[in-house]
Amino acid sequence: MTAQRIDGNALSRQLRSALARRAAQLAAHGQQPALAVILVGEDPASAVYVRNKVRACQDNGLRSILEKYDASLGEAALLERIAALNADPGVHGILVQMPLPGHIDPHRVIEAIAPAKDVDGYSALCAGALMTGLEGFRPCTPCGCMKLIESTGQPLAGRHAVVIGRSNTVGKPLALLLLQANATVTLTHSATPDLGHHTRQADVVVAAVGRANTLTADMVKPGAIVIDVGINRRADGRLCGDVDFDRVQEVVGWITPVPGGVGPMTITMLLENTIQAAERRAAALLPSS
Ligand SMILES: Nc1nc2c(c(=O)[nH]1)N[C@@H](CN(C=O)c1ccc(C(=O)N[C@@H](CCC(=O)O)C(=O)O)cc1)CN2
Repeated sequence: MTAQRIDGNALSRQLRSALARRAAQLAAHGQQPALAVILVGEDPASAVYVRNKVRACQDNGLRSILEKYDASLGEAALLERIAALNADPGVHGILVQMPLPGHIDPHRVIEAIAPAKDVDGYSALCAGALMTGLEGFRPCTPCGCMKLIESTGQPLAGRHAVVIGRSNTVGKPLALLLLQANATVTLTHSATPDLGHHTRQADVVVAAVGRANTLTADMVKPGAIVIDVGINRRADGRLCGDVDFDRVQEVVGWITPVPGGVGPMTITMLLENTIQAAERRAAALLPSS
């Protein structure tokens, strides 16, 4: 039997209509949520993602401030711009599109963003908050994956989830979110021998390595949930994920496509975090009774 496709565009539409209502409520009280997006350089994929973020803001009642810089922008100049946006009370969220040109240290840039505005949830403070269960912004792609899994209606508690990839932005935080949902989590990576040994036992597999055909049909359990975070370009220019979609869908129960799966959900979670930042600021501005 063919798997059910988990449609990230449809789920995003549904979630974004609720987010648009929250944004409108804030705007009615003079606190329209505002996201500053900084793009350094000319990476074509980054330009597409940034355009999609700006459009998602416009479509859902958020204000976006787009700052584009040449790849030669120095690190000090970028840190100055972040300091100015940190100090601007009209800006609720700040995002620096990754990857940055090689001469800029991404860690220094991420840590320069004020924690209250770090809507990417990339800072060490957010990572620590996630680890301990404290309040803080959760990274957008892992949160999007969790929403996609939730949308299947399958419980996670007691299930075995295997994450492929240990990046700071996806694999590690996602493993923690799955753990918080009471899944038993295996975090695999490039030095894991016999990956299939792990994935064949999994009720949920999330592939986040950035290499096409990392997960093939012989590596999955019938009925499993498969979430594909990868974005790769085939020789013919078409996008594909890390999963051999056509064959894996014949075995598993649920699967996300690429495009149209995790990508749009990443942007939806960014809107959620930005609105949350604006809501927190509005609450802080309320006169205490
Ligand atoms: N500061 C950040 N940088 C990067 C992040 C991030 O969350 N914050 N994640 C990725 C890229 N990314 C978000 O920026 C992202 C990737 C893909 C999509 C998306 O909607 N993809 C579409 C296809 C788009 C296309 O035609 O290429 C889909 O999958 O349907 C959105 C956001 C790295 N950098």
